[in-house]
Amino acid sequence: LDAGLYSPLDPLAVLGADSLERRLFNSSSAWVMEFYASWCGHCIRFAPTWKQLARDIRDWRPAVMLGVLDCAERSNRKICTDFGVTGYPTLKFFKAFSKKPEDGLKLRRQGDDIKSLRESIITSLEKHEDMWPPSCPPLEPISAAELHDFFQTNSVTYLALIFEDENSFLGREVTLDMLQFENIAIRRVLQTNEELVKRFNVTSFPSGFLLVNNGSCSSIPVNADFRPFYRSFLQSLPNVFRGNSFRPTVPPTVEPKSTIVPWRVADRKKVYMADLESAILYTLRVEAARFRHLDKERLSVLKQYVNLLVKYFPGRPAVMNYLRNLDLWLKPMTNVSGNEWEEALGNNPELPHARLPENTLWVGCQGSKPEFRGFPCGLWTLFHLLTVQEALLSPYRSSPPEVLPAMRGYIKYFFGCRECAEHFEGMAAESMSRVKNKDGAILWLWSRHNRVNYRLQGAPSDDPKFPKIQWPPQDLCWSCQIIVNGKRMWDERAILRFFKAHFSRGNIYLDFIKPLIRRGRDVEEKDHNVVGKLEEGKEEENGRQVEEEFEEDKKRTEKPESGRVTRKLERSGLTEPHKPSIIKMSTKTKELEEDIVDLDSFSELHYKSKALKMAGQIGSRNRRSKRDVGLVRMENEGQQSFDIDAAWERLRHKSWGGQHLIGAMEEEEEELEKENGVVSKRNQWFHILGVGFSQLDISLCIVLYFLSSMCLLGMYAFFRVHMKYRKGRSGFRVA
Ligand SMILES: Cc1cc2nc3c(=O)[nH]c(=O)nc-3n(C[C@H](O)[C@H](O)[C@H](O)COP(=O)(O)OP(=O)(O)OC[C@H]3O[C@@H](n4cnc5c(N)ncnc54)[C@H](O)[C@@H]3O)c2cc1C
Repeated sequence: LDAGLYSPLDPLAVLGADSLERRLFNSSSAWVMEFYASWCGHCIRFAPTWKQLARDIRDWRPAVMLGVLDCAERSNRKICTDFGVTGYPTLKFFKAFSKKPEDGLKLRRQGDDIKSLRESIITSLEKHEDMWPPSCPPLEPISAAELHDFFQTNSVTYLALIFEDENSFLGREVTLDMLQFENIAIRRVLQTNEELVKRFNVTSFPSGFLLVNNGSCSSIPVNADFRPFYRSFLQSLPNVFRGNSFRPTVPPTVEPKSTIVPWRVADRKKVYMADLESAILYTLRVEAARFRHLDKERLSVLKQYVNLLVKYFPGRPAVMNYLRNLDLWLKPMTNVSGNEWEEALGNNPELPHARLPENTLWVGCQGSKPEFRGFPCGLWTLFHLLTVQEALLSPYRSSPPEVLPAMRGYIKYFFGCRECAEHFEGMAAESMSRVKNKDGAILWLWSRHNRVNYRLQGAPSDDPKFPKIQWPPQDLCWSCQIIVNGKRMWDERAILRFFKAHFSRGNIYLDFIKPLIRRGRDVEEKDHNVVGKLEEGKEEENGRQVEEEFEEDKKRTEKPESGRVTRKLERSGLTEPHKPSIIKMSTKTKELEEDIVDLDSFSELHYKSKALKMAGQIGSRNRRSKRDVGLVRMENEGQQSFDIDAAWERLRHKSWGGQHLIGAMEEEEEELEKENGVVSKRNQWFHILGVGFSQLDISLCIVLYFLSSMCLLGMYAFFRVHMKYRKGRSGFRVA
C-alpha cells in the first residue's frame, strides 16, 4: 500500500498538493511543515522523530500545527517546486496568516532530537512580533505590574509562575502544553526580574509557584527542570479540565492516496532498462525540475550530465533521440528558467521518435515497500553502468574519467537527499582526485558504494527484503573474493571483469517496459502505480512491440528527423541493447560474424516475449533464457563472461559502424582472446560445426541421432526374431 512515510493515525496533517495552500495560507495557526521524499534514507530515519514530536506537542494545537508533504508523490512535485523545496527533508515554519510559499522560513535547529526541534518552534513562534497569533498564549515573561492585576483582567482560577533563567524553555513549553486546558494560565518569570524573585523568595531556578484567585499562593513541588512533572501536576488541579476550544475546523489529516503496486519478479543477475530509464526520468523531470532557475555551476553540471548520457547510456533509440535533443538544446543556454526546463523536458508530439517514458517503473530496484529502494537504487545502477560504458567505449582508456566528476557534480547540486549528498561529497573530496583512469573510476565507485552499504546496514532505510551487503556477493561472482593468508579479500581484476560483464549492454533487460512508439503514434502509457494485476497477454504484446520498436526506430535514426533540433547521430550504433542481431544482419554479414553470443541474444528476444507473459507469476529461475544460461556460465567460469560481452560488442560495432570505437574494442578483444583462449577455441569449433548452432542445439541433434539409431536397431532385431519364429513354426508343421 503506497501511503508515504506517515499515516492518518499520526497526530499531524498529511497534506497534498490539493490541501497544502488551503490549510497553510491565512491560517490563524502557525504551521511547521516537513517536505520529504519517501525514498530518501534520511527522511526514513527522520520520520520516527517527526512522529514523536507530533505526539509530544499535540497539545500545542491550534497554536502550532504540524504537517508533512511527500514530494516524491507525482501529484505533489509541482507544489514542492513552488515552495522552493530543493532537498529532503526540508523543515519550514509558516507564521500564522502566511500568504505565499516564500513566507515559509527554514526551521533552524541544532540537531534532530525532539527537544531541539521544540525549542526551534518556540523561537520561530516568538518571531510573530507584529501580529501575535490569536490561538497562541503569551510566551513573554510576566512583569510585576502585569502580575499585580492579573486576576482582575483574566477570568481563570489559577496562575502558575515558572521562575527560570533567560535561556530556559521550560516556562514556554509548559505554557503551550496547557493551551487546551481551561481555568489556568502559565507565565514565566525571568531570573533577572529581581523584584519578583525577591517577593517570592526564589533561590533556585527553575522553581514554580501556584497562585489562586482567592489570594493563596503555594510552591509547586517540582524542583527539577522536568516538563512532564509540571504538566501532570497542573493538569490534575481541581477545576482544570481539557476545554472544547480546540476543535479543528477541518479534519487534522488528509487520507493519502493508496495504491497497490504490482510485484515485478526481478533477477539480481540482470540490469533492467526500466530502472535505468526511471532514474534518468527522475533526475531530469523531478530533481533538476525543482529549481526555479538553472544557471552558473548548476547549469554546467546539468549540461555535463546530459552530455554524459548521450555519450555513454546504451538506451532505446527513442530515449537516445530525446537525450540528444535535450543536449543540443542545453548547450548554448546560459540561464534556464524552471518553465523553460519543464517545456524542454516534455515529450514533443512533433518529434514522435524522441521520447522518455512518462512514469517511473522500478524492477530490479523495486522495494518491498514504496519508501524503500526506487530512485537512489536506480541512480547508483545508472552511474555504475556509465562508468563501465565509459571504460568500454572510450578510445583513450588511460585518460582521466569523465563520469565520476560529472556524477560528483550531479550529487552535489541535484541529489535531493542532502545528507546523502554531503556524505558522498566527503568521500569524493577525500580521494576522487586520485582516480587516474576509467578502470580506476569503476573501482572507486564500487568501493565507495560498498562503504555506503556498510554504513547503512540495518538502518531504517534498509529494505529488510534486500539487506545491504558487500557487493558483489559470491553467488554473483565467486572469483571476486579470494582468500589471502586466511583473510577474505577482493580481487580487483576479477571485480573489473565482473563489472564489465554485469553492466554491459548484453546484460540490460527490457522486461516490463512499454514501447515508446507504436506505428507512428504515441503510446498511451498506463500509470504503473495503478492498482491491478498485469493483464494477461498484454505483456507479451508489449514485449513484441518493444522489440519492433528497436527495429523501426533504428531505421529512422539513420535518417535525421527534421524538427526543433537536428540530431547528431554521432553514436547511432550505441543504442541497441539486446538487439536481435541475426534478424537484422544481411546474410553476408551473418556468415562472417555469426557467433554463439548472437544466437543467445536472438533466442533470448524470442523467449523473452513469451517469458514476459509469465512475468509476475513465475519466478525468474523458471524463465531463464539461453542468455541467462550464458550468464550463469559466466558467473561460474569467471573469465568467460568477459568473452560473451566482448563478442556482443564486437558484433554490434562491426555491423553498425562507430569508427571511433575500433581502437578500444580491438584492444579489449585482444585482451580477451589472451585471457579466454579456451572459450575462443570452443567458439571456433562451433563455427566449424555449422552456421551458429548453440551448444543446446548440438546436444539435441546428438540425442536424436542416438535415439533414431536405437530405434532402427530395435526394429531390425524384432524382424529377425519374428522371421526365425515363422520359419521354425512352418518347419515343425511340415515335419
Ligand atoms: C550517491 C549516493 C549516496 C547515498 N548516501 C546515502 C546516505 O548517506 N544515507 C542513506 O541513508 N542513504 C544514502 N543513499 C541511498 C542508499 O545508498 C541506497 O541507494 C538506498 O538505501 C537503496 O538501497 P538498495 O537496497 O536499493 O541498494 P543500493 O545501495 O541503492 O544499490 C542498488 C543496486 O546496486 C547494486 N550494488 C550494491 N552495491 C554495489 C556496489 N558496491 N557496486 C556496484 N553495485 C552495487 C545492487 O544490485 C543493488 O541492488 C545514497 C545514494 C546515492 C546514490
